[in-house]
Amino acid sequence: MKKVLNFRFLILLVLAAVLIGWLVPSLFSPRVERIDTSTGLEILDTGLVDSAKIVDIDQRVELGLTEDWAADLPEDAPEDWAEYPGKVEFLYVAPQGEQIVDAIVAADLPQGYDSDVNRGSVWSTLLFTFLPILLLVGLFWFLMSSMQGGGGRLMSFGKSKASLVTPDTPTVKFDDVAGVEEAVEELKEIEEFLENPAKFQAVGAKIPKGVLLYGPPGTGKTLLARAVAGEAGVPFFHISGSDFVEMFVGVGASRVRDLFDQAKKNAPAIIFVDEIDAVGRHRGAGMGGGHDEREQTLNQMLVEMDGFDINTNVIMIAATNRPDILDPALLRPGRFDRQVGVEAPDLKGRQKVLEVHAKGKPISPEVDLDAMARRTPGFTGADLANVLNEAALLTARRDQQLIGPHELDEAIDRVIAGPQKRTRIMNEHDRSVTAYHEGGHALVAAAMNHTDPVTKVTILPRGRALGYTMVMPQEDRYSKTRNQLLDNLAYAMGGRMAEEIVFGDPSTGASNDISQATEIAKQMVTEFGMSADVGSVRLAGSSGEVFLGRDMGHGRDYSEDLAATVDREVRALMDSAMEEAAKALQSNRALLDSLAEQLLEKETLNETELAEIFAKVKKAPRRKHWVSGDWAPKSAPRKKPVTAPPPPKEEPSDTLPTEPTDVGTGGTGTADARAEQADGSSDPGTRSDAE
Ligand SMILES: Nc1ncnc2c1ncn2[C@@H]1O[C@H](COP(=O)(O)OP(=O)(O)OP(=O)(O)O)[C@@H](O)[C@H]1O
Ligand SMILES: [Zn+2]
Repeated sequence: MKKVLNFRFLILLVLAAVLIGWLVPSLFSPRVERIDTSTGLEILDTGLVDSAKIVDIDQRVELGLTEDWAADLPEDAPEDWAEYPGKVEFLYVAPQGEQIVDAIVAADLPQGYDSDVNRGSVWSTLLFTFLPILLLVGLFWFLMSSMQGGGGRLMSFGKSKASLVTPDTPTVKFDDVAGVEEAVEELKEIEEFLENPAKFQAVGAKIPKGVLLYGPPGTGKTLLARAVAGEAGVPFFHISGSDFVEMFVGVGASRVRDLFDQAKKNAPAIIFVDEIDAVGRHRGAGMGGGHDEREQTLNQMLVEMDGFDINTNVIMIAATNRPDILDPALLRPGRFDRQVGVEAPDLKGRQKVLEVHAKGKPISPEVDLDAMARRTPGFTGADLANVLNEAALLTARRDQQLIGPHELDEAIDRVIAGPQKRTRIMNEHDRSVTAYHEGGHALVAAAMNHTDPVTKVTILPRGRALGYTMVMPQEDRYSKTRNQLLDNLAYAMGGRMAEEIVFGDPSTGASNDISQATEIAKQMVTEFGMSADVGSVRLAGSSGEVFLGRDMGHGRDYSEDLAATVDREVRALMDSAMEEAAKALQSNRALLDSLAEQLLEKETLNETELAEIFAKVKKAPRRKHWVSGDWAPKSAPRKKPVTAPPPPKEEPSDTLPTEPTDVGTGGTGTADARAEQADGSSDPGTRSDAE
C-alpha cells in the first residue's frame, strides 16, 4: 500500500521536473523581440529581412534580420528598430493567416521562409495546456479524498507523520516524579492494569479508557504519563494535539486512526495526547475552517475510544492546561472519565523535586535544598529543574567543580525574572494576607456548629485563586438547614474578617467570597423562605427581581417595597454573618495566628494538621430557635424531635463569650466588586443544594 503511495508521489515529482525542463530552456534561449503585427509587416517591406518562419500552431512569425540591419535602416525608420536583436517575432490572428503568407512570399527573402506546424510542439502545447489542469485536478482529488478521512491513502505526507510516532518504552519511574503524590496514586491503578491486564479481565473489572491530567504547564504531566509506561514496561505513543490539527484538511482524523491502529497492534500500550485542548475544545467553539477539521479529529478520537473493549489494553492519557474549555463529550463515562489534577508542588514537594534533579549533579555540601524550596513558592517542577540547570551552567562558566549556593541563588533569580516564568510568585506581604485570609475561612468553619470538617487549606496560588480552603461534607447532603446556611455565610466571610481584624486594611481577595455569600443570602430570602419579613414566598429566583405584584394582578405593585425589604434582609444576613465570623476569629485569635504561621511555613495544611490546631477551638454560640412568624406561642415548651436510635450526641458546649464587638458590623465590604483577583474559596459547602 505504501509503495503505491510513494509511486504516485514520484509521478508528481517527475511531472514537475518535466514542466521545469520545458520552462527553463525557454528562459535561456536567445533573445527574440516581440513586436506588433503591423510593425512586423512593415519590416518585411524594408527588404532587410533574411529569413522567416511561420509557426502556424502558435500563429506566430519569426523574422531573422540581416546582419547589418541597424546600419542599413532607412532614415525615416522608427528609432527603436535599430535596437532590435537579430530576431523579432509577431503574432497574428487566424483570418490574417493568408495575408501574412502572401506578404512573406512577396518579400522574396534571401534565405526563404519556412512553415512550422511543429509536431513536437503540439505535444508540448498539449502538455502546457493540460498539465496545470491535471495538477489542479490531482490536488483537488487529494483534498477531496482526504476530507473523507482517507488522506493518508493518497499521499504519503499525512501518513508518514503518524507513523513517525514511534513508540518508546520510557525508563522514567514514579520516583522521578516528585511532589505530585496524589496523581501518582491515581495512576498506579492504571499501571497495574497495563502490567497484568488478564488479572483484571478475569474478574470483569472495568478499567478506565482514558485519564485526563490537568494542571499548569511544567508540573510534570508528560513526565507522569511516561512514568506509567515506564513502570508498566509498555510502549508509549506520544502525540501532541496540535500535531493532529495540521495543514491538510482531514489528515487529523486519519492520523488518529493510524495512531490507534498502531497502538492496538502494540498493546498493552499507552497513547499520550499532549495539549488535548487543541483538538478537544468545545465543539462549535472554534473559528473558521479550522474547526471542522478539529471536530473531525475529535470525533474520530471519540469513535476510537468508544471502540475500545475490555481486550483492547490501550489506555489514553491526555494532558491539558485548560480543562475548562474541553468538550464535555470527552469527559463522559467511558472516555476521559478519570481526571487527575497535577498542581505545582508545595514546600515538601519542591524539596523532593530538587532532590530528584540534583541527583547526578555535583552539588556542594553547603547547599541546603530545604532552604531553596522555601525560596521558590509557586515554582513548578519544570521551573525547579530549570533552576538546577541554570546553576550548573553558571558553575561551568565559572570553571568551578561543584554547584554552590551562590550559583543556585542566582539561578533562582534568573528563573523568577526570566521571560519563561509563568507562575506567580507572591511577595511576603501578599503571602501573609493570604495566609490570614485562608486561615480565617478555616478557623470560622471550625468554630461554627453546623459545618463539615476542614480538610485542606493552602496558600499556593491555583488558577486565579490566591489560595483555598476546602470543607468536605462527610455524607451526601440532600438539603441544608438554615443554621448550615448561616454557617456557610459566616465562614465565607471568615477570610475577609481575618484580614480586617489582623491588618485593618482588607484586600480585594475577598470579592469571590462576597459574591458567593451574597448569592446564598439572596436565595435564603427569596427562595427558601428564611426571612420573617419577606415570608415564605418565592420571588423571582435569586436575581432579586420582584414580579409578584404584577403576576397576581392586584393592581397594586409590591415590587419596590418588596425589593427594598429583600435588600434589607440580605444585608442583615450578611452583616450578622460578618459579625459571627469576626467574633469567632477574635475569641480564637491565638489559633488564627498559629494557623497563619504554619501556612506560611508549609503552604498547605492537611486534615490531620488542621485537626490538631483546631482541637482547642472555642465554638461559636448556638443560634436561637427560629420560626418564620408569630404563630408559635412564645411560652409553649419545645419538644425534641423523635429520632432513630441512637440519639445524636450533643456537641461540646464550650461556647465563646458573646460580648459585642465593633469589628465587622460596620462595612459589608461589597464595594470589593472591583476586585480583579478572584479568591475562589472552593467551598463545596457553599453551594446551594436546594434547586
Ligand atoms: N513533579 C516533577 N518532578 C520532577 N521533575 C519534574 C516535575 N514536573 C516537571 N518536572 C521537570 O520538568 C520537565 C517538564 O515537565 P513536563 O513536560 O512533564 O510538564 P508538563 O506538565 O507536561 O508541561 P506542559 O503542560 O507544558 O506540557 C520534566 O521533564 C522534568 O524534568
Ligand atoms: Zn476567601
